[in-house]
Amino acid sequence: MKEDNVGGSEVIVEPHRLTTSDEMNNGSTGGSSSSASARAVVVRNATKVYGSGKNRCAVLEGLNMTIKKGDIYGLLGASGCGKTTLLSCLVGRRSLNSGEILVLGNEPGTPESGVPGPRVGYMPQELALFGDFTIKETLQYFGRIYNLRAAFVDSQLEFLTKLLDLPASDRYVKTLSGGQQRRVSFAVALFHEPELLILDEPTVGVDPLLRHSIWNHLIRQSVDHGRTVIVTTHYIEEARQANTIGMMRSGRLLVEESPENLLNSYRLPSLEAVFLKICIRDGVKKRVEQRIGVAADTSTGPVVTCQTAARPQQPSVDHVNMAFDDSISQISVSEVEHPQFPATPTNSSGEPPVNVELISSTISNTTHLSEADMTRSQQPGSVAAAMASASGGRTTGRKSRSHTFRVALPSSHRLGALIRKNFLLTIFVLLYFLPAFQATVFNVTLGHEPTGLKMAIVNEEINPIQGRICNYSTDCSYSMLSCRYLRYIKDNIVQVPYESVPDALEAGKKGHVWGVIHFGRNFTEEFEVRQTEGDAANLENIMRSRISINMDSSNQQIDVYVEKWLLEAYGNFFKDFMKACMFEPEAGYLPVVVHPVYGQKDTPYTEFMAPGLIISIVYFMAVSLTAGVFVSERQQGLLDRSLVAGVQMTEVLIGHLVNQCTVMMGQTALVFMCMLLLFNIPCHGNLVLAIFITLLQGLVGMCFGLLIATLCDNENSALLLSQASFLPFTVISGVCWPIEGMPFYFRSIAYSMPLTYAIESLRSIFSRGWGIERLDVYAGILISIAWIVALLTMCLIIIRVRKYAS
Ligand SMILES: Nc1ncnc2c1ncn2[C@@H]1O[C@H](COP(=O)(O)OP(=O)(O)OP(=O)(O)O)[C@@H](O)[C@H]1O
Repeated sequence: MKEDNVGGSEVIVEPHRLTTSDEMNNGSTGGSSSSASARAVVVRNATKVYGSGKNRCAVLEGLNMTIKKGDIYGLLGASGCGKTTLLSCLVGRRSLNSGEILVLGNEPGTPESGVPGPRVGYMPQELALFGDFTIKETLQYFGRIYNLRAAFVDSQLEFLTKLLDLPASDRYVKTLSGGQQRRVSFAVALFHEPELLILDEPTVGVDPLLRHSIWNHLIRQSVDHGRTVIVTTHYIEEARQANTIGMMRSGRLLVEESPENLLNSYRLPSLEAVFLKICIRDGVKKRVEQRIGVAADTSTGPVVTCQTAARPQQPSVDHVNMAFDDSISQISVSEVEHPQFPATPTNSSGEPPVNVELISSTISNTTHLSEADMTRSQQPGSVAAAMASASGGRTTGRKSRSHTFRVALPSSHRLGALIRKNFLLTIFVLLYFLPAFQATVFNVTLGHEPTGLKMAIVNEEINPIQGRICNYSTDCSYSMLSCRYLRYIKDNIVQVPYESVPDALEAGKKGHVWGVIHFGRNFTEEFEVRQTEGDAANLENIMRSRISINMDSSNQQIDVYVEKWLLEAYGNFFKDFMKACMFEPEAGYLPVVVHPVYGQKDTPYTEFMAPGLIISIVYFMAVSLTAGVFVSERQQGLLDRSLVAGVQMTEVLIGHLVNQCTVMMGQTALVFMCMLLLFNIPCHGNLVLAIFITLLQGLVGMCFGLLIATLCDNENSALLLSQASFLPFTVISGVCWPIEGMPFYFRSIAYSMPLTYAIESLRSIFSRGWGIERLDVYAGILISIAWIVALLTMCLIIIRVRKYAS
C-alpha cells in the first residue's frame, strides 16, 4: 500500500482493489485531515442515550478517547458498560446525542470519511454472517462489496484459512461450530486489510493457541503495516499485548494508558488488580459526588445510566467484573492492595473514608482526559482543533442527523454483490413454482360443482307390488311423470329410493342424504288436471301436483346447487313433455329471460375468483419474501455488517428490488400460464395490461413486506404480521365474495385495501375485455402506484425514527 497526497488530503491506493470513479469522487479511499493524521480515532464528550421517556438511559456519558494510528488499543470494561455502543458509533452505525467523533480524520458516516466503508474492518460481537453461505461465498460477497480482485480474495482466503485454522472453504457457515463461525467472522473483518480494525471480543470461544496466533497477527498488522486495531476483550490479561488500554466504566473512560505504565504506576502485578483498584476508586468517587450533590447534570431531565437501569441487582461473574460493577463499588480497596502500595484506610463501618480532594486528585492523575487536558486540547494544533477543522468548524452539540440514507449514487460493484447474494438465497426453483402451485391447488379444489350428492327419493306413484321399477314413456301421455322428471336430474345427484317420507327425513337428519324429493300417490293425475284446467285449477289440485323437496340447508353452496339443478330438471322435463305433445317447448319456461352482456350464462365461480387469486398470490408471496429476507438479513446481522462495509441503504433496497422483481416476474409468468393454459381461464382483454397490473401489485406487496421488516425485529413477528394480514386482506378485497355483498359502511374499508382496485381492474380486463381507457382499469394502476409511494414513505420514516431511537 502506498500513500499519495492529492490536494492536501491523503489518498490511499490499495493495489488489490479495483478503485472506481465514484469512490475517488467520494474520497472514500482516503481523505483525512492532516492535523489529526497521527490519530486514528478521537472521541470528545461523547454522549449516547437510548430510549425515551421513562426508559431513557445514558450509555455513554461525556466519554473521551484518543487512539494513535498504528496502535493496538484494548478497550476493557464490564458487560453493559457501553463498549459495543461506542464501537458502533465509531463505525458510523449509530449517532451520538452529543459530542464529536473523528475516525481516520473524518466524521464517520460522512461521504468523505470512507467509514463506513473499506477503510474499516469490523467484527461485531454477534456472528453477523449468512448461515446459507459457504466460507468462500462469504469472503467473495465482501470481496465484491469492497471491489477486490478475485485473485486477492482467493489468496487471502488461503492465508486466513491457515492463520485462523478455518475449516474447508466450501463448508456452510451454519454447519460450523460456534468458535469456527467466530473465526470466519474475524476473517471477514481482516481479509481486505483495512486501515482500522475494530474487533468486538474477537477471542471469545477461541482456544489459547489460536488466541495467541490471532494476537500475533494483530501485532504484525500494527507493527509491519501501521494498521490501527481497536479490540474489546473480557480476557484482561491478553490486553497486555496492546499498546494502549482504555478502561470503560458506566459510559466513561476511566483510564487510557499503556499496560506497562499502568502496572508500574500502580505497582500491581496484574492488569486485573489495576482495573479493580481503578474501578473501586471510581465507585468511591461517585458515591462522594452523590453525597455532596455534584453528581448529575439534570438539565436535560433525569437520565439514568443504562447499566443501572438495566440490571440493578445483577450478580457479578468474576473478580474483575465485580470491580467494574457500580452496585458493588463499596468493596474495600484494601482487598486488592499490593503490599508495596499503601492501603487506603477504611472507617469503622468498613467503608473507605470520604475525602473528596484525595479521590479527585487520584482520579485526575489516573485519568488522562482530565478537564485540564480538555482545555489544553482547545489550543491551536490540538486534537480538538483538528476536530473542529475536520467538522467544518462546528461546535460540539446535539446531533440528530442520520447517515442511514446517504446521498450518493449507488455503486455498481456493491449493487452487483448484493444482487448476487440475493439470488444465491432465492435460487430455489420452488420459490418460482410456489405461486403456480397455489393457483393449481385453487383451480383443482375451488369453484367446481359438487358431485355424489345423495338425495332420498320417495315416489308414492310406484306400485310396490310391481317392484320398485320406475318406468316412464317419452310420448305425450300422462303416465308416471314423476319417473320422467327424475330422468332429467343431473348425475351430480345420486338418487336413493326410500319407502316412506319419515324414513327419508330420518336419513336426512342423520346426514345420510342431503334432502328428500317426494312425489304424492296421484302426482301424474293431479299434474294432468292442473295442465288441463290451467288458471281454473284449484289450490288443492295445485298443492298435490307439486314436487315436495326437503333440504339439509346447512351447506349453502350445496343447497344452492341442488335447488338450481332440480329447477333446471323441471324446466327440461316440461320442455320435453311439451315437445312430445306438439306444443311450443319454450312455453314451459318462466317468462323471464336473462342474456349475458359480458361473460357467459353460469360463469364458473373459478372465473370470478381467478383475477383476485392471481393478484393475492403474487402480492402475498412478495410480502412474505421481502419481509422474511429483510428481517432475517437484519437479525443475522449481515445487513449491519454490510452497511459497515460501506453498503448504502439505497443499494440494499435496489438490490432487493432487482432480485424480488425477477422472482416476481417468474412467478407471475408461471401463474398466468397455469391459469390460462392449464385451467383455461379466459382473458378477454389485453394480457400485457393484466400482467402489468399484477406486477404492480407485486411491488405493492414488496413495499408492504418492507414495512413489516422495518417494524419487526425478528422473523417470528414478521411472519405473524404477514400471515395475520393475509386473511383480512383477501376477504375484504373482494377476492372470494363481491364487495357489493358487504354492508355499506364496510365498503369504504374494502376500497381502502391495497388489493381491491387492482382486483377490480384485473377482473374487468379478464371478463369484460376492458382496456386502460376505462376508469375501472386505470384506477387499479393509479391506486397501486399511490400505495407503493405511501408504503415506501412510511418505511423511510420508520427507518429514520427507529435509527434515531436506537
Ligand atoms: N438499542 C438499545 N436500546 C436500549 N438500550 C440498549 C440498546 N443497545 C444497548 N443498550 C443498553 O446499553 C448498555 C450498553 O450496551 P453495550 O452493548 O454497548 O454494552 P457492552 O459494554 O458492549 O457490553 P458487553 O460487553 O456485554 O457486550 C446496556 O445496558 C444495554 O442494555
